[in-house]
Amino acid sequence: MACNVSVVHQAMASAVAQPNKAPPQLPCAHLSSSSNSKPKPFKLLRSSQSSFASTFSPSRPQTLIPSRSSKAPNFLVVGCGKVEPLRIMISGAPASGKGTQCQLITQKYGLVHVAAGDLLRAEIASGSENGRCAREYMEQGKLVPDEIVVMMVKDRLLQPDSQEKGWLLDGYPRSSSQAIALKELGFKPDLFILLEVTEDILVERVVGRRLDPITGKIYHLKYSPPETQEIASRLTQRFDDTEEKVKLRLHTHHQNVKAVLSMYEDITVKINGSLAKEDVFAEIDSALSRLVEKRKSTSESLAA
Ligand SMILES: Nc1ncnc2c1ncn2[C@@H]1O[C@H](COP(=O)(O)OP(=O)(O)O)[C@@H](O)[C@H]1O
Repeated sequence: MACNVSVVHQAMASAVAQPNKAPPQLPCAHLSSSSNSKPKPFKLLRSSQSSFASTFSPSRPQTLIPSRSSKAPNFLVVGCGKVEPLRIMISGAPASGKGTQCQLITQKYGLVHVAAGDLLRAEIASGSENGRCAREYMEQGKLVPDEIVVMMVKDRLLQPDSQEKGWLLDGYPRSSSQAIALKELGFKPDLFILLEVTEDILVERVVGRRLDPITGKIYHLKYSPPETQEIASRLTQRFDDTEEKVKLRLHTHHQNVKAVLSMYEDITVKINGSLAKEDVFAEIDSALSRLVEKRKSTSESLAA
């Protein structure tokens, strides 16, 4: 049964729907998966463009101050009395360690973690029509159509906490059309982190990955086993964390990553994600510290 198109945000549906390009085997056939279609420029309704544009002004004089809203040392740039926190993107293949690194980054830098996959899983759990559509694509390791994902991410980035503390965007954009959409919405990242891990390691990590639904902690049956039998008995596995499905997800990732990278070349930092998590974080931390320092010296020279 096909999904009801009326549940998809009207602005998005009219902007990007490409019904003829949808893969015929997918039940949500009126929507197009970005992994299967040529990226198209993303058009927005004028009203959302102008209301959003009014909240962002990238070229103001800026001054660096420590954040007061969090204990974390996420230095913020202030211009004309307006606070501008860090905006970071992190990308990598399935199980490249994004989730673990995101926890460490948010702990230290106080950013809001916005994970496209988590937003989609929450939508599925809510039982909505969009969630049902999304699951069909996720089951096949394909990208969920932009009509669903872009608005979801946009809405989360516009929440007051993301605006105030800054954000760490995880798993988005995964195609050039998603990157273009984000740009047209006025979101401009400061840094694009790419975690690189070899394929054999990725598959092993995915197949052994388990989640504790109570604490949210992620375990690996071999490398990071649960501490007690009680925890072990309640661990769950993501429905797309099987060997068969991870190979499909990896294929999708490889198909799209180059196009996305090409849009962020000037702000990309590539990190070897095969290392121990502490070593991976040390590299990310040093890139973030450099960014903070660079902003600091820019603001000092502006103030001088
Ligand atoms: N930006 C996105 N655009 C489209 N689909 C997405 C996006 N992010 C996540 N998904 C869907 O959700 C699935 C799970 O994503 P995620 O939780 O980030 O795990 P992983 O990176 O390990 O695949 C993806 O395989 C894809 O189907």
